[in-house]
Amino acid sequence: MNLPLANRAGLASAPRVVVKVGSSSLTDADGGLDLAALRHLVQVLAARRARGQQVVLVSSGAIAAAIIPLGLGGKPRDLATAQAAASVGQGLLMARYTEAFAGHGQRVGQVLLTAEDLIRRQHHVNAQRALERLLALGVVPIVNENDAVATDEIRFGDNDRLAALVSHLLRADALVLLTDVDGLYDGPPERPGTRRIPLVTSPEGLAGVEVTGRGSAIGTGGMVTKLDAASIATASGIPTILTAAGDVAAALAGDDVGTWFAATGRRKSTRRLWLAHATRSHGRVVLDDGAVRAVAQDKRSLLAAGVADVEGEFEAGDPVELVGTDGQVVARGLVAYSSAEVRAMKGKTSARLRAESGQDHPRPVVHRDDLVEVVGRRR
Ligand SMILES: Nc1ncnc2c1ncn2[C@@H]1O[C@H](COP(=O)(O)OP(=O)(O)O)[C@@H](O)[C@H]1O
Ligand SMILES: N[C@@H](CCC(=O)OP(=O)(O)O)C(=O)O
Repeated sequence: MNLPLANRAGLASAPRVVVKVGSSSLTDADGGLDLAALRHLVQVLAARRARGQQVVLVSSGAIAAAIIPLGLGGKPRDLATAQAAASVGQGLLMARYTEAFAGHGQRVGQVLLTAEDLIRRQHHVNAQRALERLLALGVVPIVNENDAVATDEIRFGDNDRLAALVSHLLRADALVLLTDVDGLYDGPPERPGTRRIPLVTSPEGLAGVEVTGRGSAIGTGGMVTKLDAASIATASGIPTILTAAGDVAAALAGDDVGTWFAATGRRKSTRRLWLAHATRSHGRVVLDDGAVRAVAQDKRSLLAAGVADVEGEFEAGDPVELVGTDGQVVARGLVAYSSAEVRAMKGKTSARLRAESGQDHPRPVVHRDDLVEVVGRRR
């Protein structure tokens, strides 16, 4: 595998980049689609594509695109209206992209993903295959969350983390996050005296930086989800640049715009990265102190004997949080049993479970291979 790009200069010739554009960069003052902004972005990406470099576009804006056509008067607050708006707006958005890329002789392909598609192994292999084939065919894949079917429990809601996971899935050389501010500032950018941070080389570099989760009127997640995305990507070896959509050409040319987040870690297994970041958990399994040590320090599987309590309802295979009796999250894992089964098993030794179930080797509640430490989550 190629080494991560050492600095921005490498961006100009990077073979594969994932570019994410936020709703705030695609809407005008009236809340409608800003066609000039969309066409400018397409022109820059199409030129890159024409030079033989691969581009995956993760575009928000489906919900925003439907606000005026559906007479909604603003961003919908309830899930059902957001789903309906996304359904209408996604078609409108894709029509604009198809038209704009066609003006440069290029084709696009729509890929709608749910968090579920990225956490289940079979699904993410499918997504990866489809995206790779689109790229091999010279198509520009345009990715969005499948908002029309995503539920509140299992959805990203913002496209920043989705883009980070897609860049990992495709082993991109860089992730480019385009928004309505020209970089990360050391405080809310509207506050006088705050300054752009051009370079972040480690998570410690963010100490003292004040970010809010409040986005623009139309965006979701604000700077918090962008920093989450940068931390997911950089921790798995993918440098990230955060800049204004209007500066996309300069950013892709490697100029000193925006904030460059250097790669900090090495590539992780896709499945474990998904597990740590792809979705919210369906419930919690409370561990006694011995089980916390076994899981966190000794890196062992979680056995029923160490389960003190079960919170929420889940099915076998769902992602759950493993917490200590103090409520601290220890790890996240895919649970092998339903919540009802874990309740029935809790506190029982393996010998007792063997006797009760008649099985020689009852499965652990969460197998070691299905466990990850939770890092970099702010919410
Ligand atoms: N420290 C910070 N540096 C830069 N922007 C910040 C910071 N804290 C909060 N923000 C806000 O984050 C917003 C971008 O988030 P959002 O509206 O969700 O964008 P998008 O639609 O592109 O995803 C900016 O408009 C800015 O006001
Ligand atoms: N998937 C949603 C995007 C949600 C959203 O607003 O994201 P973002 O603007 O990137 O913070 C849409 O297309 O409307």
